Amino acid sequence: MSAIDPRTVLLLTGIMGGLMSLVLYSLKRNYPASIEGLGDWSAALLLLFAGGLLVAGRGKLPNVVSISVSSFLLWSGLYLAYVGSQRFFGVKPRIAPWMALITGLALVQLWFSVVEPSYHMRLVLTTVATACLSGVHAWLVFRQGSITFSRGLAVGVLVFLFGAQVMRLVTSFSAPFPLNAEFFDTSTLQLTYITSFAFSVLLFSISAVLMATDRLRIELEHLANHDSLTNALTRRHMDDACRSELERCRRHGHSMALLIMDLDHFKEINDIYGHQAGDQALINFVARVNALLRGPDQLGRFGGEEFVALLPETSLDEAIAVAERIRGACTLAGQAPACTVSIGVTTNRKDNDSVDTLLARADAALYRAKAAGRNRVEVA
Ligand SMILES: Nc1nc2c(ncn2[C@@H]2O[C@H](COP(=O)(O)OP(=O)(O)OP(=O)(O)O)[C@@H](O)[C@H]2O)c(=O)[nH]1
Repeated sequence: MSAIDPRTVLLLTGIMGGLMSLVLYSLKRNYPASIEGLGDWSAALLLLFAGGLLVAGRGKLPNVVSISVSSFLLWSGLYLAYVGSQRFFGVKPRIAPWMALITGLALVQLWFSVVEPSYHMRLVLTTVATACLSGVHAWLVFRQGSITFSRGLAVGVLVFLFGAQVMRLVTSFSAPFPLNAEFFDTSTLQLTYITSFAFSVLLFSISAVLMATDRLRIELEHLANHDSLTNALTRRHMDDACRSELERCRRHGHSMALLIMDLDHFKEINDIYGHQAGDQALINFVARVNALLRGPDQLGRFGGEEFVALLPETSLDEAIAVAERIRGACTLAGQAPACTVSIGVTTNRKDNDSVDTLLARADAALYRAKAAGRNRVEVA
């Protein structure tokens, strides 16, 4: 006998799940539409809450409602939580076959509660369905790249739920039920089973909120660090990157290079082809340069048609070669409007070189390239 009433556990965790559903719904309303799945997660918790309430009404409600309808709601809730994760991770859900399967299982459940009552068969169905739904869900979240705390929590909770169902299934065969066994049998095993389900749902909803918050942070960081037109890095990000790279190079006695690049006669491109074509030329330029840079190099947009490339661990000769490659790629570019580029190159030389000194030197070299007729690389 246990002092804890399983109905109380279901009711309390259900109420908390309902509140978490409200939290997820408010996130859906306030977060950017690019963060998908929040509405499904919120609705899933409501279904699970409703299903839990019907289960708690076992004995007081007709069996069809407290057993079959409740199972349908609980499985649909678990499935909708999976759909939420699919949408969140950009996977297209296939709702029709899954809902057909869940409806079929609920009908079999109905058979074993009304036509041929068998608590054991119903338990087998419930544990198998819940284990499958939590298993595929855990696998989906697990295979989305490197594990963060929020995703780790989601995977952990889903694997735990899967394990609890398998354990319950196995123990249901190894320790046969007395004929009059019922769901709210207050054995420790049954209480553990109900509690593990209820708390898994609650913890999953917390992990969903954390995953959405993580995603929002990543999107905001991306917005703060990337130029919205060209997707090059922003000046703010480049300033920080140059400063920390210079510091690192100074400590290790390495060389780093800065390239300042400015598209030639860009005003004419706008005037002749229009502003949209000018925008496209900027986008093409960034794509072309990024394709020529190495992994650790960074490209930022400093102003209208002025860009800076930071090349760590790069000597002056190597930097000139990179700059020439960029200039050559722009000159040869097939897409209209054609547009050449002038580039100023510099590297850190003295210990007291600051980022501002390097930028000023590269800018002076760029000025010389412009003055010497453009479509040139100059060094300072
Ligand atoms: N389409 C487009 N044009 C931009 C953008 N930002 C700046 N510009 C234009 O870029 C042009 C820069 O002109 P200038 O500074 O005179 O330089 P330039 O015509 O490239 O001449 P040089 O640099 O001396 O070769 C201006 O006409 C700006 O309006 C942008 O985001 N999109």
